[in-house]
Amino acid sequence: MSHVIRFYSVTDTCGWCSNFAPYPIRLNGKTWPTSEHYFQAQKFAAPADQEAVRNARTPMLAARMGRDRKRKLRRDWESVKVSVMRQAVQAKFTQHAQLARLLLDTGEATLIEHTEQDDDWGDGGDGHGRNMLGRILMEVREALSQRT
Ligand SMILES: Nc1nc(O)c(N)c(N[C@@H]2O[C@H](COP(=O)(O)O)[C@@H](O)[C@H]2O)n1
Repeated sequence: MSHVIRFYSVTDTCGWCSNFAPYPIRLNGKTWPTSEHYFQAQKFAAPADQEAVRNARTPMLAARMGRDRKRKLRRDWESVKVSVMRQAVQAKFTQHAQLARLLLDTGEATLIEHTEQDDDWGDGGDGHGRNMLGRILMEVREALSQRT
């Protein structure tokens, strides 16, 4: 049976799986300090709102800004959010060769974002969550393994 890797904080083992890990990505003609900055900024249609999130000092601040409903959430967010996350995670692992290697080195392990804080991207703490970030990471790993 393959093993399970649980990640959450950037300082944990496999913290590089987190979108908060400090690996800039280039997407839509711009550089985003982390995949979290990119993901959170895409919640907004207004270029000024996107830019404000891109310029956030930390990924946690970017997440707070993305979750703050004082800014207007784009109408189609629920239907596009998984593909936005896929785009961000793909960019992170194709633009950083060392991360691609680390991800491939996880082999067949099941990757799980383990947190009570999130039952959509994470496992909800007790496994009831959808673990969408873990699933996307495994999809990206599979795609990378086909290329090598
Ligand atoms: N560090 C951290 N803190 C939280 O409270 C979280 N929910 C997560 N999970 C990550 O948050 C991003 C999704 O945010 P939204 O809830 O959709 O705004 C995504 O990167 C999850 O992996 N991480």
